[in-house]
Amino acid sequence: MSSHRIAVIGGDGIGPEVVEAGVQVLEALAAVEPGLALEFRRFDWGSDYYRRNGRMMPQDGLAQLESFDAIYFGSVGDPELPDDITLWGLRLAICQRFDQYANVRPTRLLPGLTSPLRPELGRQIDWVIVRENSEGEYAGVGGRAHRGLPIEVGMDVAVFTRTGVERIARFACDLALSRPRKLLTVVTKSNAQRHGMVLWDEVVREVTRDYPGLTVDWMLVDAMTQRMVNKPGSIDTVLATNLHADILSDLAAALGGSLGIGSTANVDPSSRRPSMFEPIHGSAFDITGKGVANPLGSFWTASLMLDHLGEQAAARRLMSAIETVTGRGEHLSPDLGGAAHTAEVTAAVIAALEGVNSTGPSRLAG
Ligand SMILES: NC(=O)c1ccc[n+]([C@@H]2O[C@H](COP(=O)([O-])OP(=O)(O)OC[C@H]3O[C@@H](n4cnc5c(N)ncnc54)[C@H](O)[C@@H]3O)[C@@H](O)[C@H]2O)c1
Ligand SMILES: O=C(O)C[C@@H](O)C(=O)O
Ligand SMILES: [K+]
Ligand SMILES: [Mn+2]
Repeated sequence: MSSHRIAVIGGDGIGPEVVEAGVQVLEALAAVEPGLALEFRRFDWGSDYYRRNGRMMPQDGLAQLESFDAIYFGSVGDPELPDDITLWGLRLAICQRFDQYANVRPTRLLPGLTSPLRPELGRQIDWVIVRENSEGEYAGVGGRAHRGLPIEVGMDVAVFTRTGVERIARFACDLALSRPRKLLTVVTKSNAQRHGMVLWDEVVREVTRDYPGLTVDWMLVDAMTQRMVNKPGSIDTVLATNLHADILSDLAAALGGSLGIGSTANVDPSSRRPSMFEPIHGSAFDITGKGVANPLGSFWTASLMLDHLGEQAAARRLMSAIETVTGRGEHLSPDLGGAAHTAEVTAAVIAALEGVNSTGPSRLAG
């Protein structure tokens, strides 16, 4: 029985709280799921590491991660440090250097949870957002000049390449085709952004021609937000740029009940490098250290990680346990309207895991 080696980076804020909860759940799962073996190695990288060493991770950090089968990540961001330093020093450093160009963010109204939308609309939420994860507004191209002078300038240049757009479009089309509705919504802003976004539209359109079985529609990003709220059932798979999808996916998670349940896979589809799995939320300074962070996003992303590792039965079993707990409604954290602490939600999911087998109907992102 071969063991999957997982690098664990809790990071900052509530990151370590929800990731440690996730490791406990994964260990409990490995104890009951036949054939599942997981090995964890923890890395204490992040803002405290920065305070000690002047960098978010060691110089050879990526080389250390390279041999792992997956990375299980918490969050990055610290109230005392500039967000651009922390984000670029850890999360983006890993995503970009490992070319994890496909960021997959499923949202579905889990049993027992309440959407802020009217019930009949909330029930219709079953989406997966594909976020371009290597370029666009996050290319890191730009600069600052004339600091402190009246003529000071700051620029971030959004970069769209034919290769970058084509590969994420193909990924999104394949994913959309694997889902029952075979429906892809492409998000754009090519009315205002007349170069990169127009290239985005052209290249995505070319790629979709190779997928005659797919229904494709197009939305400007501003109008997409109202469609998510007013007609959630008209959406299935969504393709959007790095920044647009970042924003839409927080909205999606909130419409699904809470930002605390949003999960994400940063995937290198070529599998040359490990992919990275994290809840979509950040460090949540307002609740750090209080023991009330919702760990369900980190559990859901653990399920995405198992699926990626080829452990479909275990992935489904974990998702079923999450749904059992939300369905019962007895152990929900405050963001979901309950009073349960992180540890109680974790214990409830572990108990459900031990009582749930892997034949349930649960789905992950596909
Ligand atoms: N991928 C990442 O690591 C990532 C993602 C987003 C933000 N950040 C960073 O995190 C820091 C804080 O950012 P922010 O406040 O904009 O966003 P955030 O996601 O940290 O928090 C937004 C709100 O959602 C709540 N929330 C988030 N996760 C929750 C959970 N699991 N359970 C219960 N409530 C939860 C928070 O309490 C807060 O009120 C910043 O430094 C930012 O750069 C990092
Ligand atoms: O956009 C980012 O990379 C940071 C964070 O908001 C995220 O969604 O991962
Ligand atoms: K995160
Ligand atoms: Mn985000």
